[in-house]
Amino acid sequence: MSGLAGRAPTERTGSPQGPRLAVEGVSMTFGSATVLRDVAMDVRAGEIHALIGQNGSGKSTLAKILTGLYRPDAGSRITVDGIGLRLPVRPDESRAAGVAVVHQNLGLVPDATVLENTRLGRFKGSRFLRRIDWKAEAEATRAVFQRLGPHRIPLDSKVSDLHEDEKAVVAIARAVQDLEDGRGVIIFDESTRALGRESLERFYTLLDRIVATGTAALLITHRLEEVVEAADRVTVLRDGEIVVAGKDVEGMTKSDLAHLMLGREVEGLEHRTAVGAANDDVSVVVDGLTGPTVREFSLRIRPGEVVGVTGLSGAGHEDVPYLISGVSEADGGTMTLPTGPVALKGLSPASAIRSGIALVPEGRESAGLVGAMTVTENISFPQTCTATASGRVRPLRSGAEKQLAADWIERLDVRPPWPHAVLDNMSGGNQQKVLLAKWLATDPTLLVLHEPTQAVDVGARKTIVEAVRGAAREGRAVLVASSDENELALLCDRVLVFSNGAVGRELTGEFTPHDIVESIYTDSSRTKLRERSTQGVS
Ligand SMILES: Nc1ncnc2c1ncn2[C@@H]1O[C@H](COP(=O)(O)OP(=O)(O)OP(=O)(O)O)[C@@H](O)[C@H]1O
Repeated sequence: MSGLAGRAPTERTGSPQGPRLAVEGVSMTFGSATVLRDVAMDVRAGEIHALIGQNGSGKSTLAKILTGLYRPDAGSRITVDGIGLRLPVRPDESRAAGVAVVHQNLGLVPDATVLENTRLGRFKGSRFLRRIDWKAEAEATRAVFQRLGPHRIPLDSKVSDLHEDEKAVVAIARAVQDLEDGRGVIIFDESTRALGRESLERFYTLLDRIVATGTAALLITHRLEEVVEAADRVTVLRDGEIVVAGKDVEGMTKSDLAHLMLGREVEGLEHRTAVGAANDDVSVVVDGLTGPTVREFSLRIRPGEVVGVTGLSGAGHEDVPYLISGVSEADGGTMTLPTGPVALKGLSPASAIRSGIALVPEGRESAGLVGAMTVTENISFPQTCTATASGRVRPLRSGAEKQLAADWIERLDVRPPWPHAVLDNMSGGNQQKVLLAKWLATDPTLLVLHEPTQAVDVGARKTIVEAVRGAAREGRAVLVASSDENELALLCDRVLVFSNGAVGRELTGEFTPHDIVESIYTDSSRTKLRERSTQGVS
């Protein structure tokens, strides 16, 4: 399959009345903290407009105001296709006006089916019996999925059984179904973060199709390469204020964008120094790991070594973290740690933790953290629940808990640095630091991470990469499953590339992100996800 062609020059439907979305004088105050100050921006007909900013700069807050989750301060104004919305935004009114949103955590109901999730809130009763007409609902759902291009997601699958990228497709389908071609704006609040490479290609194709009709897209993202490749204009938020509004992306580089976001140069991360070949110690041995998508996977990790696993989505690498930490059931295989051998079939998460394995999973909102608990409670959670050999629960003393949280807040530069801050009220990047702190604090022998820098800004990414490297320098074995070639190149001493459930290639020594992508695709022509459109915005 060849790479995506650039967006074909399309006739953009002009908007004689002005922008699709205009935001003016929007401010938002929580208690005494003003997190958005006098924000003004516009999104034009037929453009892909990127909104970027550091973690905590206020991007999600703006998205939540646009969908009515938050009430902005008095004086704020929002118009869609020239029509002012009443504030706070009523979700049904904003939907009717043409605002569609795909939220960061996708907002799906895990136990409901794909069809139920897509049609939620839109079910229609049959004319006579007033019962849901499932046949009509299925037809409506199939029609939406067809608009998104070829997908093989069964409508009766439970969402919890889907891969992360399939979940994203369901959330996008749910949002776009009400969008009339050539009207309104679709807002993607970090919704591409869980998409694998092929899904990203489909996503960009879909986006091109949507904006070609004249509908606008607002892409809230941390992926600066996505801005360079996909966006027409960019708006930058810093500490709740707009520092750049609607600048043309043409000719800009990732480092130009990073500079605008942070207001300073980002210090480059130093290159990793591969663990010396003379070091023959082995910390972790995995033998013959087999699971639903993984075949006879064997691996040796030396103390201090960071090994990456990657591949196309569905290749098996993304299941390895869960199979070796007892979260998913393995069909067979053993793992040998300094404490002794562990059978992987039947391994429970609790015994994996006791054996010194810590898993930092993907999807922090649903899998790794408790949003209603504080930073301290989240960090100390695995330790407050430890049981002694005799089965007695040993509570962590409150002084020790406070100290533990204070240490990790400082080490990982968690902002705001408040032990009692509730996780749900923190930005995504800082939640990710808390998730990493929670598992590093267990002092693991083997640290396993899945997409550890997903949806975090360049500054937080640096902190996280340094913390993981620091963990390796302390002698831990580290395994990283990732679809982000930049992250893998920064973190790993070697990278194993999966194909059809087994390792097809191994990269060692010096390698670049380009080498990783090339190995995944074999075909070197597909290294760029999407050529940026050269078409200006009318
Ligand atoms: N309900 C709330 N109560 C108090 N503070 C909040 C609440 N929601 C957000 N904040 C604060 O508002 C600021 C902006 O957060 P927001 O989530 O909008 O940032 P963001 O730019 O989307 O970050 P990220 O990229 O990490 O998701 C943060 O300091 C956050 O702690």
